[in-house]
Amino acid sequence: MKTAGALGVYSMSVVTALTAQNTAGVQGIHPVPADFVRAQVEAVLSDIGCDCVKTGMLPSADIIRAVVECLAKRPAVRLVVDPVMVATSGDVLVGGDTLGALRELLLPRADVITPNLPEAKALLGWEEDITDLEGMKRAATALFELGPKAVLVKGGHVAGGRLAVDVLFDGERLHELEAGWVDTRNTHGTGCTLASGIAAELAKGRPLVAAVSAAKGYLTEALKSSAWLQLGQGKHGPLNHFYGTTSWGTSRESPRARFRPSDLAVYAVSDSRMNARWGRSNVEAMRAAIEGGATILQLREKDIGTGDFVKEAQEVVALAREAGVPLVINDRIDVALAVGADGVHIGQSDMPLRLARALLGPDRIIGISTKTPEQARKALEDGADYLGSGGVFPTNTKENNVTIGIKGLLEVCESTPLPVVAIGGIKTTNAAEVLSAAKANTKGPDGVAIVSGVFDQPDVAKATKDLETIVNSALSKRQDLLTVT
Ligand SMILES: Cc1ncc(COP(=O)(O)OP(=O)(O)O)c(N)n1
Ligand SMILES: Cc1ncsc1CCOP(=O)(O)O
Ligand SMILES: [Mg+2]
Repeated sequence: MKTAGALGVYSMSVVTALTAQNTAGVQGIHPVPADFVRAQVEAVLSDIGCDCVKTGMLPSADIIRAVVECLAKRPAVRLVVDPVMVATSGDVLVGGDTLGALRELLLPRADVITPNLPEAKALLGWEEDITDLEGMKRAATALFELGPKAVLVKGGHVAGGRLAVDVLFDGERLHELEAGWVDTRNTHGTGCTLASGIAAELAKGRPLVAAVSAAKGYLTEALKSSAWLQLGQGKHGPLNHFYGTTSWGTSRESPRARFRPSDLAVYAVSDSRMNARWGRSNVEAMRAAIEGGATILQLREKDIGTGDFVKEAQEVVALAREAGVPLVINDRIDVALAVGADGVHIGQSDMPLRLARALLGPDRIIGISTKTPEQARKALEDGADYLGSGGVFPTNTKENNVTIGIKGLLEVCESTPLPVVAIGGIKTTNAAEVLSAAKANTKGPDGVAIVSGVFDQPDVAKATKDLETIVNSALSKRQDLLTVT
């Protein structure tokens, strides 16, 4: 029902069994009497009616017969059968007569069935496991002979590598439906979610192949958005079905929900050595950067004790809150948590993003340094909110930093839907060049992150203001270009 709701479809339920279950497994199943299943089906179909039915666990032959009888009177109602009968452990959950009723009565009525590999094997009565794509194709065509209009064999990791492949046979063609593999422990309910997504899309009138493809796309995004969830003691946690409506499971007023690409326009990254050279504290310098129009701040401290870092960060958080400017902490998740900063910026060799997300939860902003499209792809998969890409030009501020140039920056921008901020050697003299380098109608950086151009200056507020003027002019010109073009 969550899936249908997330896909904009009204749904009703018929309970076929009460289960005691959690992320650790199924502790008990209490089947509902078949006559009561029939009564529930008639209650909803005779009143509101429906465009498509999706069946999940049908624990007895009598219940299967009841469902089939009710649907026999409604030939126009589409039917998706998710033959839930094999536990994650591989144990077949249903007895022989139920399997027989499923095979002989329900499958021939189905528009599409969606077995996973163990379920396909059990329905076919095969001895051998299905372990590869060829096996999946054979199973799909063999299951088609049992009467469904189409068969989707869900392959999971069978293709290995970075792909999750399912095989759909529609009676004429074998379709291989691929999606990027999502590394996550939170896979509880993926089968039911996919089948429900197909039913919702069929109910909306989509043709079968498009419905399956759309449902698969929805499931992949739900898996991605749930990857950081740490819910339950079991091996597999739940999905976040409503990722598209509550900005990835974040609370609406959270820093992450508020975060916009435009926040990256004038990104001031502090440096206490530079500020010390000019006789000012980081706190004073950050206050001046805010006054000069910085749209986001980063407190970047490399040579400081944790206690002093926390104290300084507490003062800067207070300033940033008052000004309504997001503040992220460089590298240190612990400090960000300790002071309630809006998020962190991490590099490729800092705390892995997934762990940072698990520690920070869904409401904080996480930016990550990226030099290549591959790093950008991984960042998206791991739940980053923005990318810091560079060094665009050579810089003395970060030792041994590899310069990627404007070309490298644009390759990263083009490779990702995430907002990108350019960093490295950026000054008032070249900021406009960086922001207007992207060709018309292609994705360029959303802003510039600057250290020495702001903080190794006699007047931080003026330096920031000068930058802000240049950045706003460059970004507005690009906006015009996009609009006109
Ligand atoms: C906005 C932004 N982009 C990149 C960096 C570099 O971060 P990182 O790779 O972690 O290197 P250090 O800053 O830790 O030296 C950044 N800090 N901010
Ligand atoms: C932190 C960081 N990451 C890539 S370059 C850089 C330093 C940028 O400093 P500056 O703006 O002074 O060149
Ligand atoms: Mg770092």
